[in-house]
Amino acid sequence: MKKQSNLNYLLYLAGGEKKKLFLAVILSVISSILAFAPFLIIYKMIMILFEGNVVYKDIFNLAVLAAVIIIVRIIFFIASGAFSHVAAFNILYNIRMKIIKHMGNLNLGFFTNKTSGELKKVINEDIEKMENFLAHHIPDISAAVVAPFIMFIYLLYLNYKMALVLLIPVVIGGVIQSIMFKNFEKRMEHYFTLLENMNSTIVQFIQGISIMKAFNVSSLSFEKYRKSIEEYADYWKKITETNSQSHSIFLAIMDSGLLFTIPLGGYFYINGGIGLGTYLLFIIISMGFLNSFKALLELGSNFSMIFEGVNRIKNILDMPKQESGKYSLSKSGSYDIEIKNVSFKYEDKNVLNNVNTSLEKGTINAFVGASGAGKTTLAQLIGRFWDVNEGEILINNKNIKDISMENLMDSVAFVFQDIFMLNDTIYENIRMGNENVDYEEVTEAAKKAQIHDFIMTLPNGYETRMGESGIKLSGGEKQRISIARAILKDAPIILLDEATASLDADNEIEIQKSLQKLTEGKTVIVIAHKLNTIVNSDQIIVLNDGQIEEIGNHEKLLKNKKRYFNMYKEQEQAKGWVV
Ligand SMILES: Nc1ncnc2c1ncn2[C@@H]1O[C@H](COP(=O)(O)OP(=O)(O)OP(=O)(O)O)[C@@H](O)[C@H]1O
Repeated sequence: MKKQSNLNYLLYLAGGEKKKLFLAVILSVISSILAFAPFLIIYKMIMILFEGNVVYKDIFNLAVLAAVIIIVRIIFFIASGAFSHVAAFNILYNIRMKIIKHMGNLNLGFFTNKTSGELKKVINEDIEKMENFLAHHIPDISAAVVAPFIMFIYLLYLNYKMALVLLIPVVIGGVIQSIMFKNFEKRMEHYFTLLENMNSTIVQFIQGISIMKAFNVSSLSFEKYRKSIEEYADYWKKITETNSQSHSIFLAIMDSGLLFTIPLGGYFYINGGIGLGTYLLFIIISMGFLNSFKALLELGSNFSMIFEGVNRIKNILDMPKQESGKYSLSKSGSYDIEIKNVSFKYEDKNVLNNVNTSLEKGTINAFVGASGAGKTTLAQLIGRFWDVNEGEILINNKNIKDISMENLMDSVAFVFQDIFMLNDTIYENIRMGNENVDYEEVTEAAKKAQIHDFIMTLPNGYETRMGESGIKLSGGEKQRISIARAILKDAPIILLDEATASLDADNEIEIQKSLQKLTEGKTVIVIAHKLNTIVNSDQIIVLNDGQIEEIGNHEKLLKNKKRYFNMYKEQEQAKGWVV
């Protein structure tokens, strides 16, 4: 049932390329029907020889006919392969494009959840595996089913008893195959989970290797990496061991056609049930008849792997698109934000419960609270990284779900800690693909972000390349580049994740200055970790366990003598520590 629906889904993904696949199937079926023709011609020759009245021209003509059929069969076979390969190539390309396009419409949060190892596996490996299936298996399977079937009908007509004898290995082989592949899908599911786990552990291991070394925990992480590989290898060994014995038995049985046709055919011949010619024909046929069945049943193991991959592709493509509204906020002015009865959970985990607050236009609002209180989540909901489960978020009285995603993204600038840098020049890294800005505007933004002077000290200035092949920047420098990006974007709402890492005093001052420029006149949300940086905020929202516990400015919250007061006191005390 599942296989069937996955196959249908794959054919649905094939779209217009189905026609080429269909043609490939037809050509392949004809080619494999023609494969039986030489056997029938040999039969005919034997019959002529047995009749005793041999006309050599007839034998010669039959030999020529056999040669022509073999050549035609080869041509059909090649043509089938050509069509199926072209179709497979196009289908793979289309599926990759479809996934990438679909990912562009998913919640931004999807990408914070999915590990890059998992995505890489689907886009590269799962889709690649389909190439073999589409280019080879589909034509092969069709040929393996249709050609023997047609041949079998002819053989039934010739002699139904002997035709049924041919089926004995198929029945035995089929039973063995079904025992062998009992629970196979479940086993493959587990196998793929282990493979995924190994992939993401490898990616994590490589990405985090420097940090792990610095903390001297590389052996610990290596242990995790080793364990995931071992688990994968052990399971694969187990699957192979379980299957290999029954697989060998299966192959031996499928090759044992003669074991049944010779004695049973001999018995029928002696008892006058069949002529010598028919007896010999069935002996010849039984040597090749089951080859295609063998291929068909052997393909069973590949099916599960391929359909498992199709299932994962389906899971991604089935993820609901984030519906974009149509409304556009006006470009000018600052925006009010209202968070109304908002509740949110990640799958089963409740993170925010009935949160209510207003962020007035042009004000600085700090979200504070213990780690895990829900500060980042609440800020991300405003940028529609996720959609609220209950309640609504309004910008200038418009539900953000009604605002077009493009307009919303234009209206919000994010300055997060995890700064993504393009493998490109500093200029392009600040401009971030915005064709409407010129060099002057970029330098202006860099000046406001207090990074211009530094850029000018580089040999190629704004044309200096960044990323893997280029210059490496410090954390503070990267942060100022990302602030320059946000300044250039000039969005009326700024979501700012305050740096948790300690910066040196110079960098800290520079960043504070650049932030002042960035936030002037904007509605700002700061996810705050260091309270001394937000004492001047217009509003401080203290979150605890997904709920708002206190709201007010610094002075008011100190007077409250509750959570904020305690947090502040603790941080002030910590400042006095001498390491
Ligand atoms: N993508 C996610 N999927 C599932 N759970 C998540 C996800 N992101 C965060 N959480 C969980 O939601 C809760 C709130 O996380 P959130 O990052 O919003 O807290 P925070 O107050 O910003 O914490 P911190 O100060 O440590 O960044 C945490 O328990 C966290 O484990």
